[in-house]
Amino acid sequence: MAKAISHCPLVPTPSQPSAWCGGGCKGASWRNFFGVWQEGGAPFSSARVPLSSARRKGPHSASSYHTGALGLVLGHPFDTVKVRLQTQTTYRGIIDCMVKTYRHESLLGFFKGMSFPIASIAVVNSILFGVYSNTLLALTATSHQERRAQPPSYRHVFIAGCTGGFVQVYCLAPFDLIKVRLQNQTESRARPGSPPPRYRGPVHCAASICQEEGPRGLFRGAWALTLRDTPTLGIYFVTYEWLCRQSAPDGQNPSSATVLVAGGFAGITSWAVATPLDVIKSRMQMAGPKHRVYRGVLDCMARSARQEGLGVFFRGLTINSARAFPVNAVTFLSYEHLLRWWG
Ligand SMILES: CN(C)C(=N)NCCC[C@H](N)C(=O)O
Repeated sequence: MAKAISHCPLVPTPSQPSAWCGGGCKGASWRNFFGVWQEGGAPFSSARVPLSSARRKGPHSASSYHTGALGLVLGHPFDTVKVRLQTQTTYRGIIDCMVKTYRHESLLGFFKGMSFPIASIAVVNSILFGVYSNTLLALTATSHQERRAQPPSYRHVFIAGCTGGFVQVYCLAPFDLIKVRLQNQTESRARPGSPPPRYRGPVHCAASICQEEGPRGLFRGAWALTLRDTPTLGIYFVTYEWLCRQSAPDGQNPSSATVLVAGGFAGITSWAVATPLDVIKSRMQMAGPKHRVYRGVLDCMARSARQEGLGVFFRGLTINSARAFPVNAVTFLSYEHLLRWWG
């Protein structure tokens, strides 16, 4: 059941025992990582993510993670085409890339590098949404449950989104790097006699990078990723909040249809702004000791623009927008449902 909330995330008050009390505080109140007060049971039994106010309980939880993962699976072929367009110069456009990938690598080619994003999505999104929610809580002193009745300012939503974006980068960076390296392997596994790919899978990829470049190699491109995600996740949450408030201005919970549309457009808007740095991030991730190396983000930008024109910064924009709508619609719907079930 929802309760009044203290200002400081995860800090106990005299009447509200510590969230860190493990299974020993059965029957007591505690607040989960996302700032929702709970009564009884063991805290932190699993990660839950709130976004907007939630009071109803529902049977949605079982499928929430699966729908998020399903969105990722459906969006992955688009992501592979985007990454290839951004980092390789052999394709004339989306269709050309799709046709060549299909002819050479079959349908499986579109799903390369998918396992680590699937394995990590719950953790990465939990950090993102959890830090967002707790930052908002610290800034506004309004609990998640009260947020529809007393909506936070867009400035606070933006700051909280930027903070979430900044923090999640350090979990996302290695998984994203491995994904990009595997997506760029164009060798066909199905064809006998074709050369073996450099990396045999995600674990081999991680091990090879550590061996060849040291553990820091796993964070190649992390600075570009930070510059990409910090402001754009602020934009992501502001767009979502703004669209929800347009359709439910009187402090009510948004309907599922609203959440889907607002989440989808939040994805498109944030990715449209993120695309230039997404191109630079992907190129820097591909640059290893054996490939051309950039001296930094600015060097990568300057060299890419000089060699390929300013259009390079918008590579993958169309396909990424097509992908962003369903993936983020499902992401927000999953988390709203998860929260309502928990709240
Ligand atoms: C513009 N950016 C970086 C974002 N909006 N990021 C958050 C959404 C991430 C989601 N899993 C996706 O892949 O679209």
